[in-house]
Amino acid sequence: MQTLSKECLSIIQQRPQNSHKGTFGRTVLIGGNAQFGGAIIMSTEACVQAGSGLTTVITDSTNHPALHARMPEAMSVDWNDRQLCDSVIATADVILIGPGLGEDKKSQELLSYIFKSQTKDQYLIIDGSAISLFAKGNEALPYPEMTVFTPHQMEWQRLSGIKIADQTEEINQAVQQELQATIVLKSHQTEIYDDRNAFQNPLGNPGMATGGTGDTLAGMIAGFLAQFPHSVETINAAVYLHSYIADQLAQDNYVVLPTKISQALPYWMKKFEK
Ligand SMILES: NC(=O)C1=CN([C@@H]2O[C@H](COP(=O)(O)OP(=O)(O)OC[C@H]3O[C@@H](n4cnc5c(N)ncnc54)[C@H](O)[C@@H]3O)[C@@H](O)[C@H]2O)[C@@H](O)CC1
Ligand SMILES: Nc1ncnc2c1ncn2[C@@H]1O[C@H](COP(=O)(O)OP(=O)(O)O)[C@@H](O)[C@H]1O
Ligand SMILES: [Mg+2]
Repeated sequence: MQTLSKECLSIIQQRPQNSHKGTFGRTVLIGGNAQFGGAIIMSTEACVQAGSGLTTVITDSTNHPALHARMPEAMSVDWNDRQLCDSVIATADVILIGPGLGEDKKSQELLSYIFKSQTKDQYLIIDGSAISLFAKGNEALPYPEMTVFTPHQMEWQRLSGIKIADQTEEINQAVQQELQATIVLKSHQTEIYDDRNAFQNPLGNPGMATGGTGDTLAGMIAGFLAQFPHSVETINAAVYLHSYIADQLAQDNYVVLPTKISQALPYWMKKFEK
């Protein structure tokens, strides 16, 4: 297992002068039912602040006013408007599904719809409710090598069948080999598994144990993959920076609000740019 260090942030490059919003990727986020609207709003905030060029959110229409008020940079689509969903998804570079999605019939239909829509060049990040739904169903991933799962230990137990107490590197890696997707296994020391390597994040703190911290990480990973190389190094950088910023905030905050991590992203990305 390799321990991540600050060097992993070297993927954050100075932006070219002749760039425009199209240069930094189109990201589509899907989630947020009537109960969990906050989750997709937090993912959106992270994604936009992480630098995704264009961000569109497919969510329950009850969330639209709050989303617009909080993040006018993001566009929103009613998840019942299939025609508009089709056109938005067709142009996406990165798709994130799951934060606050819920696990009812509608949520399951949306996950199946995304599996049918994904093309070979689109990265798909599967988080939160979408992991639990995938674990319950029997659908195959369309493009495993272009898929990232971001489970916490309980979601990983559901997905892999490995009890939390038995989630060792060797056993986790064996399940990764079966799934073929990249796994971001979140805990107080998050681990990342791809088909060749395992990495451990040494940063993070208990102030992060607040609902929404994982929704924020998922949005950051999406925003990073939208603009930086499609590689595990980009995912590592998002995981490391998320905890790095949280550790900065924890120096004088007992609780680290997820939205504060997002708000600090542009500042720290500027500090670390190469
Ligand atoms: N403001 C919001 O709208 C929020 C919505 N959320 C959404 O709620 C849905 C359900 O997700 P939850 O994760 O709450 O529910 P889950 O039922 O999937 O898992 C939560 C439980 O797992 C257990 N657990 C064991 N190890 C853990 C670990 N390392 N990290 C976290 N939990 C661990 C904990 O006891 C915890 O109560 C997701 O779609 C999620 O995105 C949550 O993110 C909370 C905030
Ligand atoms: N004690 C802790 N130390 C370090 N990181 C933590 C701690 N508790 C939670 N985290 C981090 O917070 C995030 C929680 O993710 P998750 O459980 O999916 O939250 P949510 O779904 O509520 O947004 C993960 O990135 C995890 O690594
Ligand atoms: Mg979560």
